[in-house]
Amino acid sequence: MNHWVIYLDNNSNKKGFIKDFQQGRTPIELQYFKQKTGRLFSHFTLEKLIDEEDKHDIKIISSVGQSLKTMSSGEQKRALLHYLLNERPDYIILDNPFDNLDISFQENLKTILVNHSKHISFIQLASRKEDTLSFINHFGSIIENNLQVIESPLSAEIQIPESFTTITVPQSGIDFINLPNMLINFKDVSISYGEKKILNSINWTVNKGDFWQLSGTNGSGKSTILSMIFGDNPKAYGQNIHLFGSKKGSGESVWDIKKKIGYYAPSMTDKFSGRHSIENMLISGLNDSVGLYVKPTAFQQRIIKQWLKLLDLSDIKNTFFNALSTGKQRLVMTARAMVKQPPLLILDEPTAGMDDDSAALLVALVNKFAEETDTAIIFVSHRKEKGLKPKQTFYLTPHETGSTGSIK
Ligand SMILES: Nc1ncnc2c1ncn2[C@@H]1O[C@H](COP(=O)(O)OP(=O)(O)OP(=O)(O)O)[C@@H](O)[C@H]1O
Repeated sequence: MNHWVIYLDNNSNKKGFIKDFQQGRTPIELQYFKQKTGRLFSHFTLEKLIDEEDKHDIKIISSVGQSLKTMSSGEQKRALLHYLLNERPDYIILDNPFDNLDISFQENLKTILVNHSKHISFIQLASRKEDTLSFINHFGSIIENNLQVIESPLSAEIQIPESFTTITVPQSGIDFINLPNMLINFKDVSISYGEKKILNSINWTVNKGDFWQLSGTNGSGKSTILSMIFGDNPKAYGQNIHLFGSKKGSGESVWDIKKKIGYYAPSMTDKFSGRHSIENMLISGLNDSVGLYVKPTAFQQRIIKQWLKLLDLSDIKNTFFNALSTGKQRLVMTARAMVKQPPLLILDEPTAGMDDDSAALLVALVNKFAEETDTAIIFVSHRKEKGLKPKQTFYLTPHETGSTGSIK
């Protein structure tokens, strides 16, 4: 069987490659797949299926009768994989298959793929070189729009710009006053969806300046916890949750809470589809706006100038955000969540889908921010992110009676 890994970097036109492939414009090196039936294991396929489930009010791929939309991201991937394997195609394109998966399912997925590699071909699109599947026998990479065949697997070489060591994190000029030391406190928090128990008696405190990694297997409740802090998950009301000194549901507005939090999850990038320059994107982080509605003060402009230097982006500060590579977009969005030095910074799987170099850069930025500021950080990631230096990990372990939390 022919199995390919195709490495992507942040300038690779992945969407174009997939589209061409699906429409029969197969690169010459991959003619083997031309007359064969293929399927795509990707978040694009998931989005389509979620849309169809919604439109027709049916459950297409779930074996447990739960709609795809309400499944956790890992559960969605498992369901999709089983659905596609059952269709018995000649080949499956695996678009960064390990993103969003917990470590035990990553191992599980590797075994499933090895077993099926005897009768199905796989084309693995990989942003992380360490993800290369063991049975791969052909190697390539997409440089912008072109496929290049290479001899053997690539390994990552990472360079962090000098500005990360020479420039300190700029002040924000914003004072968050009257904040207690204890920013977040969950006391005996238990959550269910109908019969399904999600969280069981969670006790967790986040203090000023803490650096937490929030971990746990797929579906263990990480997003549920975040939605009770940052979102307006109605399940949070009636629970013993204190945010920035006030009990959740005691009259504070969602906005009051949100302005004390810098938040970034990759899905947010879609909100910024307009034409905003990098510089304006960063300034908008100081004003909590999507676009730039208020003329920035001279002080704000100075702060952002420093940030641009730190990020090594001064030369391209007027470039439109949506023209940037995925890696640079993520870096800008992460910095945007940091610029006001909020009391709390939440990064929800920020490195999913990034190539090795950009992920290392983002991790270095987060470590630097943790060291030089008083902001408390919650970093959610399935990967043991190389080089990330959280001080503590809050780990969710699932049980029939709901996930319990432990500190590691
Ligand atoms: N509206 C809902 N109805 C039913 N079940 C739900 C709903 N929302 C979430 N769940 C379930 O709650 C559980 C926890 O989901 P959550 O998204 O918090 O997990 P997670 O730890 O973030 O997972 P992942 O790492 O896969 O993203 C999952 O089993 C999910 O299916």
